[in-house]
Amino acid sequence: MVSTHHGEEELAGLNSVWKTPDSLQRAGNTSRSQDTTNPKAMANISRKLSVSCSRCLATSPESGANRVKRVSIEGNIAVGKSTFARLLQSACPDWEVVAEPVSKWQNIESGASKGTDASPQTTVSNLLQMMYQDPQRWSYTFQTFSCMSRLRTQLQPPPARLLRSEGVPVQVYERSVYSDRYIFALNMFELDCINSTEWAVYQDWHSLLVEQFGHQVELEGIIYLRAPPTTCLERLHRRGRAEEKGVELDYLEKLHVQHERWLVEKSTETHFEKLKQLPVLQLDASVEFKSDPVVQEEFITKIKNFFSAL
Ligand SMILES: Nc1ncnc2c1ncn2[C@@H]1O[C@H](COP(=O)(O)OP(=O)(O)OP(=O)(O)O)[C@@H](O)[C@H]1O
Ligand SMILES: Nc1nc(=O)c2ncn([C@H]3C[C@H](O)[C@@H](CO)O3)c2[nH]1
Repeated sequence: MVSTHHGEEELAGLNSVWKTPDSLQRAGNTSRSQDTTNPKAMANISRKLSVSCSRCLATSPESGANRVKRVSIEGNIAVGKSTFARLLQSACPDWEVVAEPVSKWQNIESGASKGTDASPQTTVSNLLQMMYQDPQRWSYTFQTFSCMSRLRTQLQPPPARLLRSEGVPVQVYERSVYSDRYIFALNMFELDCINSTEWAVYQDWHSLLVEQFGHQVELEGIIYLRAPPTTCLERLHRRGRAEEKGVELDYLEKLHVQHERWLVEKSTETHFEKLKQLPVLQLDASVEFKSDPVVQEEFITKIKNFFSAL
């Protein structure tokens, strides 16, 4: 019998929070395309910021992939990370901005035949949907896959154009192997959706992988997009990603607390020396920057100053 640290009432509450009708399964792969940021405003920003972003940074004596500065954008669900990432890519075309691999989680292909002669049929599962529908059953599997896919992304060598750029090459990731553990997996453990054995196993292989790949996944800084959970919920509804239909305020509040503990209060127990020292740039993402070029410019200036100081 697995020991738990929350009552049944809370578990029942969590299940109802995430209850999503079966009919919605696999219907949610188009949400990102709805988020196109105002192209005029983007072009405007790009023009104004005519000095290339990389050139703003002091050149480091190191060469090749080692001199790349890596930063992650962290923040609650639907706070606006992808939107902000697109703004950044548009304003700093010589940086590499790497999106969270959500579509991989929504489309896992598997050969379905088990020990028969029949030719294998490909089945596609939506692990994101499965995790939201039945978090106790699927959270550990989800965290395994999400972390692996993040690691794979972070291990990709930088594109040649980045290494050819004049200044220090910059890679910006949407979330990281660290938020996988210290925000989501930890939260799932605290909600009893990951049991203590699964949590021990997760932490064991997470530490091994991060230690093993060491400097290849190390970040130089974190950009924390911060907004009240109510704002995130409102944006989540506006975006309308089908898998997230059952997400309620309570869940976003819990994730908000995890972000605050990790990135503001620094009270989350982390296990990697360098992570503890990482500079964090907080940006007020409650501002409706999507259609406001002035705010966009302010954000970009803050980011460039932050990078220059890293
Ligand atoms: N600053 C903003 N002001 C107003 N609306 C915004 C802002 N940022 C994002 N949005 C809108 O909020 C919704 C969610 O944004 P987005 O998809 O960028 O969030 P996200 O943080 O990347 O989400 P996820 O956590 O799921 O990866 C989108 O509909 C987007 O257009
Ligand atoms: N459980 C869980 N663990 C993660 O590491 C994780 N990373 C992202 N997400 C959810 C949030 C959005 O719905 C959607 C896109 O960000 O995926 C996660 N959920």
